[in-house]
Amino acid sequence: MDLALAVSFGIFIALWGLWLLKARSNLPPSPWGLPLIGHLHLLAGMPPHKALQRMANKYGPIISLRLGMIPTVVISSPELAKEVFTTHDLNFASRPYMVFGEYFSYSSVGLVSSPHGKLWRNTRKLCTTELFTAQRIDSFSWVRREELSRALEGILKAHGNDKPVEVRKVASVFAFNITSRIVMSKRYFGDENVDADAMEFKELNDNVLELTINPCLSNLVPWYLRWLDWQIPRYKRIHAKQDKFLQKIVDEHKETTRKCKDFLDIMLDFFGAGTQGETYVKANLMEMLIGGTDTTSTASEWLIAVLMHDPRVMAKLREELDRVVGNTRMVQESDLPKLEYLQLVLKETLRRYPPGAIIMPHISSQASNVGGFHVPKGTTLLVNSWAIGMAPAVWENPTQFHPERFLGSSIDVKGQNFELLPFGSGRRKCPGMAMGLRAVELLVANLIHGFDWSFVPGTTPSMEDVFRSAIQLKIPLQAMASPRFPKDVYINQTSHL
Ligand code: HEM
Repeated sequence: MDLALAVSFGIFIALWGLWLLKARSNLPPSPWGLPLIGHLHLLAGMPPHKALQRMANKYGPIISLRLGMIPTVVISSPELAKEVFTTHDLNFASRPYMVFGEYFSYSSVGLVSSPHGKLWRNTRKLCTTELFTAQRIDSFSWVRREELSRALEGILKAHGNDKPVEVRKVASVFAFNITSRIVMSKRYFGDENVDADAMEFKELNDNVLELTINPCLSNLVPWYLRWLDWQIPRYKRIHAKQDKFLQKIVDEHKETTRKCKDFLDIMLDFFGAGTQGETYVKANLMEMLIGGTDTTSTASEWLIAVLMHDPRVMAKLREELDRVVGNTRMVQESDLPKLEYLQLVLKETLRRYPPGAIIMPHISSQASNVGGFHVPKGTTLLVNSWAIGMAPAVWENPTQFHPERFLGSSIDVKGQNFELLPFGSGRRKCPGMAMGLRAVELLVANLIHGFDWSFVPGTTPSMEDVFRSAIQLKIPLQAMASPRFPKDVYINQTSHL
């Protein structure tokens, strides 16, 4: 009897071993890797979204890589993106370890970095019901209007001084101030009035982004080797400064009461004052400021750049603006839904230059079968949304900038059409999409309506991109802007909005 049991057990173990071996051997195709660094060398020398596209062209739309010691799967087709963001969405709803989360987001307790679980669910619910509703977004139109006024003033001033406009800077100040005013009722940047603390905080955030982008050891090794990361003292130094800034904001908030609660008040009520609650609040503040600024300003800069490089599209958009808005006022938020061509140009820009070219990493909580391949538990998932937007199998002449391709098409950017995923899809898709789009559309529509744009004499800036926190123009766009209307049209724009 004992023998029969032992034999059965042996057979069971053997079958299980065979099954495991088969599952393992059914991993997605993979290039040859090297010991320790895995496939990292294949990402050297070109931006990662392009290197991964090249691998996808050779090995297929699902590939298996080892980034350092971290098992990773990369998806580069709409079909497989649909599979991971629908059938397997729950399984991939968590985030892998990221230095960004550990050191700058208070051990990954903010909405962006937190693993899937109760804290993430509660924070996401709080954000979607209290910050990102259509009503809330509309209620802040006066903030966008004021920031737009300031941006226009700055551009007029640059014109008066015969100076070029630094488009990214204009868009970045606009986006940062909008986010900080909406989230915590505080404006930090202006033309003359630059808050020294805020400037330092912005620099710290830039440092954080730089650390996040550059491959750092901690992101590439399992937990037991992270202590080897020689940059840890630097992360800690930057975080200490960042924490001082964020704590000051929280303390100021606790000391003052507002007639109408802002999102920071709402978060303090929800998470509770005290060390733990305030830690959650600071993590979310930091993530909103970083998440809401760079993406929005990058998308705006790309739009202005593509329009300047494409006079046909620029003229068509200008014609629409003149027809819908006229030439006695600036563009109002209520005009935006009527600007159909602007919507096409926006979609085409987000297809061609999605700020989050590779969607923020997800991780599998269980083993699963994706596209017929075995994806083990604990695998990092990267979806190359840039490569999907550039796939000839999906888009006709994908390198061509052609907004009309969206005419009569129902494809939009909301995450249901997997050929166009600038905001991701599924549970972790961007909750700030509507807010970000409103800001981008308002800014770009007004810059194009209000000014004639030309390159700085003697220069034709390239459209080469670089992979930073977002894919950005390698050389920030500087351009000359001349007003199309008399000055009072710009000055009075607030009274029309
Ligand atoms: C054009 C502007 C924007 C673009 C292109 C963009 C893009 C993205 C992308 C690709 C993701 C990752 C989705 C995923 O992991 O599957 C994301 C996540 C996120 N975005 Fe945005 N975003 C923009 C604006 C904003 C704004 C204005 C805010 C807030 C003020 C914001 C807040 C967030 C947050 C909190 C997450 C994390 C959601 C989660 O993990 O549950 N984003 N965004």
